[in-house]
Amino acid sequence: MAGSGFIGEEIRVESPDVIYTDTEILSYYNYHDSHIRGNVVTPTMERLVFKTQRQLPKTGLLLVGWGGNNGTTLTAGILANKLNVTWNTKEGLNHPNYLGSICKSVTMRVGIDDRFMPVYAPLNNVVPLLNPNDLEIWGWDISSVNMGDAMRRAKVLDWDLQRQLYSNLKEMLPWPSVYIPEWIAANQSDRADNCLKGTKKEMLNALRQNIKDYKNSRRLDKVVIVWTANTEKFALIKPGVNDTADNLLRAIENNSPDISPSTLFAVASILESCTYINGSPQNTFVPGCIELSERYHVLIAGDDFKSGQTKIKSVLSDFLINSGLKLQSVVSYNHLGNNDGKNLSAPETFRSKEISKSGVIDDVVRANRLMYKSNESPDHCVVIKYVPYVGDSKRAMDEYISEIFMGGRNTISMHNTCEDSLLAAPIILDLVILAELCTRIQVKRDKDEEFTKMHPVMSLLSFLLKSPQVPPGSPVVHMLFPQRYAITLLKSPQVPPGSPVVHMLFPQRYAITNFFKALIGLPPENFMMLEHKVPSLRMCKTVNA
Ligand SMILES: NC(=O)c1ccc[n+]([C@@H]2O[C@H](COP(=O)([O-])OP(=O)(O)OC[C@H]3O[C@@H](n4cnc5c(N)ncnc54)[C@H](O)[C@@H]3O)[C@@H](O)[C@H]2O)c1
Ligand SMILES: O=P([O-])([O-])O[C@@H]1[C@@H](O)[C@H](O)[C@@H](O)[C@H](O)[C@@H]1O
Repeated sequence: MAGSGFIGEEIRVESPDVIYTDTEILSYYNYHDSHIRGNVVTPTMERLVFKTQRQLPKTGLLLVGWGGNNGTTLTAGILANKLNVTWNTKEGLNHPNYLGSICKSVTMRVGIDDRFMPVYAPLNNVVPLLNPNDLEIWGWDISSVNMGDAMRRAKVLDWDLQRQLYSNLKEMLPWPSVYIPEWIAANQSDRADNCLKGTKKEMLNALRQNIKDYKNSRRLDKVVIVWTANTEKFALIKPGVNDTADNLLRAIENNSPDISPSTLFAVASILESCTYINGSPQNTFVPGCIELSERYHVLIAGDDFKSGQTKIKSVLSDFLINSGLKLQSVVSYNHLGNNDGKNLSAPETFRSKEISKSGVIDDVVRANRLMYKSNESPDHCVVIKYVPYVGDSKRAMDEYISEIFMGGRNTISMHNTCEDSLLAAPIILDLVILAELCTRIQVKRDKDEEFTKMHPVMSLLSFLLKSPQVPPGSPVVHMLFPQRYAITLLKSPQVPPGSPVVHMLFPQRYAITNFFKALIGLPPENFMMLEHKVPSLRMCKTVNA
């Protein structure tokens, strides 16, 4: 509708720099930045070509930890949307939705209309994105409970909704999985009745067979695998064991005790050319695993979904420090009563989460040498307590203290009831949708002959993941980590070698929407709105020839 400020259908860019064919979108994009040497700043421009496949593949989603709170909530939520199941609560009739998903519930500014007013569009009208309703979902769990009873066990969704979905879900039985007790809390053993037997090599082959059979039986073009199983302890990085791809494969052949279940799943995914996303904070992607992903050019993403308390922290710390208020103390406490909280009540698994939740302020502090000396950072404390009574309804309490003008202090305290799985499920969806998009994109410099795929460790996902940036004094296992790969859409962002890890939420979000604009040849969001600041611009504004 003209002048509505919203585009409700697929965007079509008219430009000599954007070519639409039946199968792909070609976009010639001028990538501008500045190069710094000393105090000399030189603007740079690289002409790139993006090629995006338009056809949406038939995609499967395999969840490790399928029977957990996140896995069952995501599966039930997609089914409710697919079947358009409505349900009653004391507030009245509820309809299924995808709130919390940026791919399904967020718009982005595309440009301005004839009145110089902003116009917005849903992300899936900018470039073709998977429809979650079309995902074929299955998975593994060490618990044999069917998805209907697992949904009941999770106690996340309203009863009237559970009641209507139960008959479909109870037919879904998780495949047996890799259970090695020492990698997660001992208190998880009481649910481990669905476990593979044999050596690590035999279990690897079983996982690969599961993937192959599922792909063939559902006639899938692609499969994305997400670890939403319990948080593991950190794996030690051991030269000759998991420091290179060949050593990692050999260690599996030798049934090494140093290879975690999550790394075994990652290796199986990579060898079956399936994107693998680690939704938990442990260092699944040991250097050998990352090298394997590069060798086979399979996308990997990790670590640790960024769902509630940490997401707020990444916004607040950015707001405070980038307002010139010197953040000096951050205390993040939360208690929760779900099985995740039960697993995190063990010191080693908690340590994985503590590091992941602690790293989110590192980059915003490091970026400000005016207020913080090179070795200076705010006090930062993370506390998680297991309180069964609150279930999945995590209670987060945070306090931020900043130094302000002339010796003043500012204290922000907040209470945040995060329904952990209702916040995490749409984030898993976004990770899958964006990761699948990345597999359809190729890029080259205009002057190069050949297109290449995106780097296997994609930092595009930064908005949805926590940051495991290892704070000083963290386990040496991280310190030895030769290259930080932080896909920063999780708490623990992984970026390609030598890339900076961005935790600040808004730069991360605009990394996504500016990337979408680049795929269709549109300039990045610059927020300048000069048409409203430079009157002469309103006279001579012309479409970019
Ligand atoms: N808001 C959130 O819920 C949130 C945010 C960030 C990260 N996470 C992480 O996501 C993961 C899942 O969270 P959840 O609330 O669903 O936990 P959950 O305990 O309810 O589910 C985990 C499931 O994994 C299964 N499992 C454990 N080890 C397994 C293995 N080796 N193979 C297959 N299945 C295995 C368990 O039986 C359980 O069903 C946790 O690691 C959690 O830290 C959750
Ligand atoms: O809300 P958030 O900070 O993104 O992260 C959450 C933690 O607060 C919670 O303690 C933990 O159990 C969840 O797995 C998740 O990691």
